[in-house]
Amino acid sequence: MKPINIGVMGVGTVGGGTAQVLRNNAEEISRRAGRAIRLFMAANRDVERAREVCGDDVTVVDDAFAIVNHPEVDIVVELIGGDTIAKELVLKAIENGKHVVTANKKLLAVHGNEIFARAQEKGVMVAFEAAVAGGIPIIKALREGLSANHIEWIAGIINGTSNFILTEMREKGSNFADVLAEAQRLGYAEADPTFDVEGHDAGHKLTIMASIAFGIPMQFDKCYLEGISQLTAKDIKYAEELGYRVKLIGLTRRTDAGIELRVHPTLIPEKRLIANVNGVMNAVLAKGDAVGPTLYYGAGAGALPTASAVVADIVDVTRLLTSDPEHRVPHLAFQPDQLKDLRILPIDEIYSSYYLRIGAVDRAGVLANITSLLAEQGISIEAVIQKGSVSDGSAEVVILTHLVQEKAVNAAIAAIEALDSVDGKVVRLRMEELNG
Ligand SMILES: NC(=O)c1ccc[n+]([C@@H]2O[C@H](COP(=O)([O-])OP(=O)(O)OC[C@H]3O[C@@H](n4cnc5c(N)ncnc54)[C@H](O)[C@@H]3O)[C@@H](O)[C@H]2O)c1
Ligand SMILES: N[C@@H](CCO)C(=O)O
Ligand code: NA
Repeated sequence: MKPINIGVMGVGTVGGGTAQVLRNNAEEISRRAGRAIRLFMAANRDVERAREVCGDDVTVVDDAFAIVNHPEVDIVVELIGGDTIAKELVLKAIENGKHVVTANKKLLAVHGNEIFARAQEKGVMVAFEAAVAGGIPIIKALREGLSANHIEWIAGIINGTSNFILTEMREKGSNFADVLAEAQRLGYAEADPTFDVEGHDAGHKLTIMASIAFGIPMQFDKCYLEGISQLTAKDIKYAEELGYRVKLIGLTRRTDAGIELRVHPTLIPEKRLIANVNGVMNAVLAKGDAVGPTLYYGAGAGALPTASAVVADIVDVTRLLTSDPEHRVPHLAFQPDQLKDLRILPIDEIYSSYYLRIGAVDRAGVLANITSLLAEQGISIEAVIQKGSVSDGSAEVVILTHLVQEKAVNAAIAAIEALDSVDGKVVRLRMEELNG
């Protein structure tokens, strides 16, 4: 049987890893796929570099449109990134009737509704396992493994770069900028690493998972994003003293009022498995009504782990090439005409527990004032500790609240900050039990 011809667009970290995995495991891969899969063409800005990586038997070009327009390319693999040229290439490939594999979460979170609609019209597959949680087969798990369930919520550590930074800062006391540079050197970070540290990348991945879990269109523009760049070592330390780890969590949850879709630093009880996921490792907790909580763990970034997911998609697409489009797993798990436009909740409507750190000046009755302002908003307190000493003016009060709506906490914070006896801004971090 004729081999399947792969055209890889973008031979950087993931493209290079993909070439390597296709080459190293060629025999096993074709035994699984039922026919030989070969890297036929590659496009890269740096053609020489791509030639070194791909070998002499691969046609290397600098214009990726040569791949999407090539009659002998069966599967187009988009590993360029971003949503400009990558979008044009993917849409052109679909128009040309080619199947697409991509690792590009931004492209799908922002333009996925359009891309999947076009793919549906053309009867082609767009596979994207590498786009979420790198090498962890989370798309397959959510889309197929949990298809019996009413999925209640998903919470994940889904940005390897941020988790690597938080881990190195915590374990080695390293400096934020140094660890970020190391994550870039290791190929974990996005082309613009603010996407990693400000929560955008996690938001892209969360948007995709929410869509698959709940049968809703992609709505990245409604995802709440807060990254780790403003986190202080002090709050990480205080959280630890209270028995919590701080992680950048992407959380999506069904409620009667709508869908929560939010990314932010989060205090998690240290005894949870997910609180102990460190370095570039990712983990996703998914709670289904029938199965209960399930946990998926593995490398969230890096050349070979991500290539593992890219090549698995290539195998899947190869196996399904001759199947009728209506017999394939729907792109977003639900049949395309069954997606529901459920409301995404604005952040001030979500319910959470909170960690508050308040700088207090040396004055009697400060704590009483603070707790009465919290009580006025109906906020009950789980724990209060005082850090530092009032006499040297460095006192801080750390309060953990019970579950409350975010708008009530914000109102209480505004009132607390207005007190004469309170210094500066109140630090507010969300807390989640994540115990299923
Ligand atoms: N690095 C990871 O660990 C990882 C993990 C999962 C998903 N991803 C995603 O995979 C994609 C690629 O990421 P990466 O880390 O490999 O990026 P990268 O910057 O290492 O590689 C991108 C490659 O594309 C090439 N390129 C750029 N514009 C091009 C064009 N117009 N034509 C041809 N080639 C072009 C660049 O020269 C570069 O070699 C992104 O969407 C990223 O979000 C990356
Ligand atoms: N920059 C991403 C790559 C994997 O999607 C991360 O750090 O998780
Ligand atoms: Na994955």
